[in-house]
Parts: sequence; structure tokens; C-alpha cells
Amino acid sequence: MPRYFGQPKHRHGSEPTAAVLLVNLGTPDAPTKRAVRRYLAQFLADPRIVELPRWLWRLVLHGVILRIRPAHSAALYAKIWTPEGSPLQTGTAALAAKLQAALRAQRPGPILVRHAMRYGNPGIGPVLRELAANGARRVLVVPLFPQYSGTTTASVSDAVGAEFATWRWTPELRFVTDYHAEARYIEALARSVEAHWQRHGRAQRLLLSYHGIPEKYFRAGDPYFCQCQATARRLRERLDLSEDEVIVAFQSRVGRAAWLKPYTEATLDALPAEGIKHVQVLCPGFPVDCLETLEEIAIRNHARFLHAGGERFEYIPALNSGDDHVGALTELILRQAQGWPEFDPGWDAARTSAQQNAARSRYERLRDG
Ligand SMILES: C=CC1=C(C)c2cc3[nH]c(cc4nc(cc5[nH]c(cc1n2)c(C)c5CCC(=O)O)C(CCC(=O)O)=C4C)c(C)c3C=C
Ligand SMILES: [Fe+2]
Ligand SMILES: [Fe+2]
Repeated sequence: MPRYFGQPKHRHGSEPTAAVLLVNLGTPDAPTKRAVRRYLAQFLADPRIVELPRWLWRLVLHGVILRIRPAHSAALYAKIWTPEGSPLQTGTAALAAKLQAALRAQRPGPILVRHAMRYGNPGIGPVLRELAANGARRVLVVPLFPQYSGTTTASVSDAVGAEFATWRWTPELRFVTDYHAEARYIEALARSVEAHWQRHGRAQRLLLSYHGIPEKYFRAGDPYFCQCQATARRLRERLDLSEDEVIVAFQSRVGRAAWLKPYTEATLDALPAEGIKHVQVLCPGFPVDCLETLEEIAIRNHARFLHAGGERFEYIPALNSGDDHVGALTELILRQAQGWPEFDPGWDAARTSAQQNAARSRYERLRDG
């Protein structure tokens, strides 16, 4: 086995291709205990997610958590699973397909759009290798985390770096760290809220629920909390709502340590006693619907709010593969890929390959003996 992954059959001078790789968190292959266990074992072993000493965490993870959580989580996944699979998987794939079509319509050059998952399938490594096999010499990585966190965005960066550490010929690489304040992303969120208002009227409060992270990561310098607040502020201003009408809260806490506050659940428990009986919930940090929105918010927290005395609870769906989302990400991608020839509106494939064909056969004869 050669030490580095190479492309010995690469055709010298062949047309370069650019690629956009959307990366989401990942999801199990099936809503079963076995598949969830495999997924959680990879996910929770990531030191970006749990920063305990490795030996201690390995004991707890394999001795306790992976014995209990898979069955519990599998039952939750079963509630949201569709005939096509996990909503996070199908939603991310649909978004990638729509982006591929949008870029093809707007740019003449060869641009491939793919999606990968940080944990589970399709993995970042195999997708990057497939792109290389299809000639991708430039790769723009777009983690689907609008707000940067070390637990998510940096973990994607780790995985991309670890993959390229095994390659002989690495591509030109660009990486989107966050897009929490992008005008088109805020606009897409605002329009999804307005569309909801058109059909259901306005609630007393708009609750913006983000995935939490341990509070100690925030204190150690993770910018996630600030970026969540900044997204919320811009969205509130765009919707012309007062500070009182919008609440920011954090969901999906795991374990007993303190996470970012206020917690979504405690917030929903307290609102009815304050006379707030009608809430609408939007999750701006989840570009694609998943377990944490469809089960935790739309099912579990909905029931919880009614139990606490609330009367109306509405979940406003994620942007998913809607046109506003595709438009926002297309604009982000076109700006991030500026200067790449494949993204040049004047790309001329015939001229490019004619220039490069000249050098081809000589080098290949030398290499292939
Ligand atoms: C244990 C610590 C966890 C941290 C820190 C964390 C941060 C974090 N996660 C997301 C986005 C998603 N998380 C999802 C599921 C999920 N998250 C954790 C744990 C942490 N997340 C677990 C154990 C799970 C699996 C489900 C479960 O067993 O409860 C998902 C949904 C996946 C799906 O298949 O639908 C997403 C998306 C962000 C954005 C984030 C930090 C900012
Ligand atoms: Fe999570
Ligand atoms: Fe700040």
C-alpha cells in the first residue's frame, strides 16, 4: 500500500473542476439500536464534542453511555424517520441537488456539488476522494452550521485536514467558517417567519431555539453564543419586532454540566405562568430539519408547553431545500469562490482544454513508463 492516496491515472492537462462540499453533522443509517450505536460511537468519541481526558471519557462512553443511549435515541429517530430515510440525510441531499442546479444555471464552468456528513455516511473522506476522481482540483467546504462553534465547524475542519494528510496531491482549499450575519440568510429566515404569519397569524412570542454547547466552551472562547445572539438581533430588526417579543434559548443539552442558558425547556415551562400562551418557535441554527427540530421541538417541547398551560405552539420549519435557502447559499458560494476560473462567467472550456492538451501525452508516457 502506498503511504499516500494518489491518482496515478490522472490525465495531465485534463480539465480542472471545482467542487462545493456541503457538510452536515450526520445521522444514523437506520433508526435501530445498532445503527444509532455505531453513529454515536463515532460522534461522541470526537474530542471537539467532549473535552474530558480521553481515558476517562472512553470508560464512561463505552461503559455507560453506549449501553443506554442507543436504544433510547433509536426510539426517538423512529418517530421522525421517513420512507426515504433520515430527514437530515434526505434534506441535506436535496439541498445539494438544488444548489448543483442553481450553480449550473448561473455559471458555465465545471462545478460539482456534493454533500457529506461529519459523522456517519456519506463520510467526508470518501466524498472528497470521489471528487478527486472526478477531477476536482479546487474544493470549497461549506459546513451547514451558520453559527461557528469549535464543536461543529472546527470538527469539520479537523476531518478535512485529517483526510488531506493522507493524500499525495491535495486540492486548493477554501472553507466557510460561518454565515451567521449573511444578509440573504437572515432574509430567508425572515421570509419563512412572515410566510408562517400569513397562514397562522402572529404569536405573543417568537422563540429562537439554538442547539446548546457546554457553558465552559463559551467561557474558553467559543464564539458560538455571540453569533447566535447576532443572528437573533438581525432577524429581530428585519422583522421589526421589539426585544420583548423575541426570546433566544438553547436546546438539546446532554449530561449534567451547565450548558448555554436559558434552556429552551425551562423557558417554555415558565412562559404560560407569565401569560404567554401562544409561541412560535424557529431554529435558525439548523439549516435542515432533523431529530433536534422535528422530535425535540415539534413533538416533545410542543407537548411540554401545552402541559405547562400553553395553548398554541407552532414550529416554523427549517429552510431545508426551499428557494430562499438555495438563493442565500448560492450567493455565499459565489462570493467565496471568487477568482476561481470555473466560477468565471466567461469560462471557455474549449480554449482551456486545447491549451492543455499539448503537454499531455509527453508527461504521461514518462510517468507510465
Ligand atoms: C454531547 C455533546 C453535544 C454537543 C456539544 C453538540 C453540539 C451541537 N450539535 C449540533 C447539531 C446537531 N446535533 C444533533 C444530534 C445530537 N447531538 C448530540 C450531542 C451534542 N451536540 C447527540 C448525542 C445527538 C444525537 C441524537 C441523540 O442521541 O440525542 C443533530 C441531529 C442529528 C440527526 O440525526 O437528526 C444536529 C443537527 C450543533 C449545531 C451543535 C453545536 C453548536
Ligand atoms: Fe448535537
Ligand atoms: Fe459578543
